[in-house]
Amino acid sequence: KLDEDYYKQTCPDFQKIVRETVTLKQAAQPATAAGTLRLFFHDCMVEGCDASVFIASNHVNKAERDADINQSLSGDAFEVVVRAKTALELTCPGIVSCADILAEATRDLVTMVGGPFYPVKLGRRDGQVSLASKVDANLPKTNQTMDEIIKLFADKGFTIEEMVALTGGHTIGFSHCKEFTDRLFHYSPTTPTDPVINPRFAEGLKKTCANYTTNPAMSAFNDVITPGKFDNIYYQNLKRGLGLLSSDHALVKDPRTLPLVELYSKNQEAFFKAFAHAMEKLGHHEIKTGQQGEVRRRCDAFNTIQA
Ligand code: HEM
Ligand SMILES: [Ca+2]
Ligand SMILES: [Ca+2]
Repeated sequence: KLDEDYYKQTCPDFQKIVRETVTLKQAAQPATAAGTLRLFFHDCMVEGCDASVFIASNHVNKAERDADINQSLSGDAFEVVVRAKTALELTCPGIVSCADILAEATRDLVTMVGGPFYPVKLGRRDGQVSLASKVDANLPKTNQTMDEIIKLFADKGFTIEEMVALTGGHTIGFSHCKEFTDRLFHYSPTTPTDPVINPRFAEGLKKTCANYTTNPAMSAFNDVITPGKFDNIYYQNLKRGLGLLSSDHALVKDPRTLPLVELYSKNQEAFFKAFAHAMEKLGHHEIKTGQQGEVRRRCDAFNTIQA
């Protein structure tokens, strides 16, 4: 039901306005690309790609944004979408959904930092439900087993191959220390540091995170070698003990995912192809079209106040 030319008549400058907005933002704030990719993932996994993650909480509704796991979503990512929405409301008011803006902006940003281009079809409608209580069960966590992670994705129709390719999103961006300090300081009673972590990498991370309880903003790059570039180095790192999160390293421990890590680490083209395909699929996950949902006037609020 989606169509690349969905706004051709009603908002012909849609693609241009989004591209200009994200180009300016990414130049000023290079963390925007990674933040936006994660924001898109967190939106699509909960109620589908419907901008439910943008809704602000109010006295009657604790919205997705305020779920624990979403506290670390990037302010720059929310901002770039809101900026594009503001520009679009001036040019073609009431036409373009926040869900479409996020999908288009994510693709543009991924491409801008070196990742593959893939078509983004349009016509998503914005959702009318956003509940913090729905978030946790729908997103993977670093301490989950590979069985649990595979099941979470499988329940949404994603194969192991697609899961491994999508997680290649960790080729850019960063994680806060609290997401991986168990591996550094509390691995087991006798062995404080996970022995699979490259020792020099572990030492560096321990220094970075030495004061993480007093300074919770401390963080490390997900891909220590090329943190700002979308490439296949993430998979090469995993094989050398340079995976940051326990869930990253788990991809080389499991016989179901290891062959894919091997493939993507050797063949960037294979990774890009798989990632592009999986991102298109993620972007179509449980979307609302036609008369479903609405086109929000502003991304952080439903058009009518919910009782
Ligand atoms: C396999 C399961 C996954 C787990 C357990 C996981 C977990 C995490 C965690 C804990 C962080 C750090 C958040 C922070 O401290 O600020 C993170 C960051 C990130 N994740 Fe994932 N993630 C997974 C899959 C994905 C997928 C499928 C994508 C995209 C398609 C993705 C994209 C990102 C990006 C881009 C960042 C960096 C965000 C930034 O720099 O602002 N992740 N992830
Ligand atoms: Ca959503
Ligand atoms: Ca990289």
